[in-house]
Amino acid sequence: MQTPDHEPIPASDRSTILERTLAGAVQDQRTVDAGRKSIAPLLDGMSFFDSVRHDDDRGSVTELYDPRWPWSTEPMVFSYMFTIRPGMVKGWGLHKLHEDRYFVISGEIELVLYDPRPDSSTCGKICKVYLSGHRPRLINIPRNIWHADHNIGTVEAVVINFPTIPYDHSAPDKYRLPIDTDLIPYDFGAAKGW
Ligand SMILES: Cc1cn([C@H]2C[C@H](O)[C@@H](COP(=O)(O)OP(=O)(O)O[C@H]3O[C@H](C)C(=O)[C@H](O)[C@H]3O)O2)c(=O)[nH]c1=O
Repeated sequence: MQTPDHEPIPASDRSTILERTLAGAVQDQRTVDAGRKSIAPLLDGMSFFDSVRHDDDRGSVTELYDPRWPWSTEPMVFSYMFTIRPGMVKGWGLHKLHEDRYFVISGEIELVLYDPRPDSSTCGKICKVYLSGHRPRLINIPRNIWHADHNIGTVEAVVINFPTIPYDHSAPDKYRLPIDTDLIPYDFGAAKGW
């Protein structure tokens, strides 16, 4: 019951407020390691590679991809840019033959992934990662992973992709499901896309 400000709280209640409120509370679990890096699990075969943005009084420089980086073992053979309008979802999509390797240039994306690979330790799991132009880094999306990119920001998101094979215009390596499919346990709510 609410006690009006001017009424003193009885001593018997005062002694138990902390205990009673904490009894209904949930303690945060660990989310970062000793180096302050997120420990949220990715799907089998996924990893990030951080780049560095160099700022000066004229602007900035950020390297996007260097095959010498100790990251992807597959060659850099093709690159293109795609954008996503605010609120829109691009997905669900899956590639059988190639990996995607994204670098978000600007905007904010919630990348949702679903692992249907029978031999994967993360089979059946959903994974979400947040990518933005504020944190320059690469992320790969392994073959046979359903993925959908949701622009959760207020401006058009710009992404550079470095897929592991060039685009085949006659037979695209792309398989699609609608974003509201019952086959993937994830709900984009009112967001629209395909
Ligand atoms: C990828 C590509 C596409 N196209 C043509 C084919 C279509 O007429 C048009 C749109 O292609 P698509 O519908 O495949 O694009 P998105 O659905 O935006 O897919 C992109 O965004 C999602 C989130 C991804 O994960 C894909 O890897 C990425 O390609 O561009 C080309 O001509 N060259 C290309 O390299």
